[in-house]
Amino acid sequence: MSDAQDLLLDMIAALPDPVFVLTESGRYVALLGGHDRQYYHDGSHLVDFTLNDVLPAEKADWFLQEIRTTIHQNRLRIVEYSLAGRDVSGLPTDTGPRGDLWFEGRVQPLANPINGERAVVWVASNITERHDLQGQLQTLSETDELTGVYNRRKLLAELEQNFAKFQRYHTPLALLIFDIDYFKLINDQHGHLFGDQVLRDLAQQCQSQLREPDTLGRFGGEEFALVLPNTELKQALQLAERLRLDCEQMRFASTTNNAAITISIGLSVATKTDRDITDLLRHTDDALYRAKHAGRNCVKYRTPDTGSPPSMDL
Ligand SMILES: Nc1nc2c(ncn2[C@@H]2O[C@H](COP(=O)(O)OP(=O)(O)OP(=O)(O)O)[C@@H](O)[C@H]2O)c(=O)[nH]1
Repeated sequence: MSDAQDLLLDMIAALPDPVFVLTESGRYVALLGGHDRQYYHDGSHLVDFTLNDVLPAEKADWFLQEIRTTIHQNRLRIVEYSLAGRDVSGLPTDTGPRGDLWFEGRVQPLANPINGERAVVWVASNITERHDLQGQLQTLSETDELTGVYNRRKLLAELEQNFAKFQRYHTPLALLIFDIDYFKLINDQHGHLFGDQVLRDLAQQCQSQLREPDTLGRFGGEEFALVLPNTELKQALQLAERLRLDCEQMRFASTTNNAAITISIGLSVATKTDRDITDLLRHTDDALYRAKHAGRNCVKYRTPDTGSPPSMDL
């Protein structure tokens, strides 16, 4: 064998990531490289099988679609996907990485057909660590460190998204902002650390009461907000009143301290006159301000555009 051929074989054997050659109909034509079993399973048995032979139907369809799109667009495409060893039938179970894995696929059309079929080269890089880290960073960037609920940034993003839906599809949207009454006194009487515990317990208690689409976030200090998609004023008022009563009945205790709190709540549903979330936030803040000035421990809401308050059945 010539030196050039030796070098080529050496290079192929040392390719860090597995390189698949796949035809338009989903047949594995070749598999090169990817021999490090810390990152990749041994997929050498796949050659001559099709995606549909070895993958669940939904995954096989996804890969086929990506292959066809790449061939159709005739350019390099980069895709991200999850695939566990258990998804691929016939993979050895005693070697290779465990659990759910994430891959970046670099998919490039081949210039010439193989056995009359168009084909692609698919380089699969295991990016599980990077993907998990990105997930952790995203969670951190969206979470309020003290209470574990969403932070202001994430809450505003949720509000923005739901407000866009309200504007497009007229799905009702309610916003509720609540603020602990006289919280300064809790800190002054029991200390800042106990105040922190009150904030944490309150947030967790509220979180446990919510429906799946509702979003609770800490707006700042002792102020929280709740985004309630698909919620009319009447339902939002019932929830607000229940929340207010729950807080009134909660007891916050540590080994040395014991306290009760109340909250004031401002509530507003999005209306056609709101140009953006700033308008909705302003109306909700106004309602909270009125609740504070009405003596606290109560719910105030923005009067609907119709002018008539909802019939309440709390
Ligand atoms: N323990 C603790 N206290 C906080 C935190 N953030 C804000 N606070 C306190 O919350 C208190 C808010 O005080 P004020 O704005 O005067 O409001 P308030 O005493 O709750 O009175 P009203 O809202 O008018 O009923 C201040 O004492 C802040 O120091 C926090 O993260 N932890």
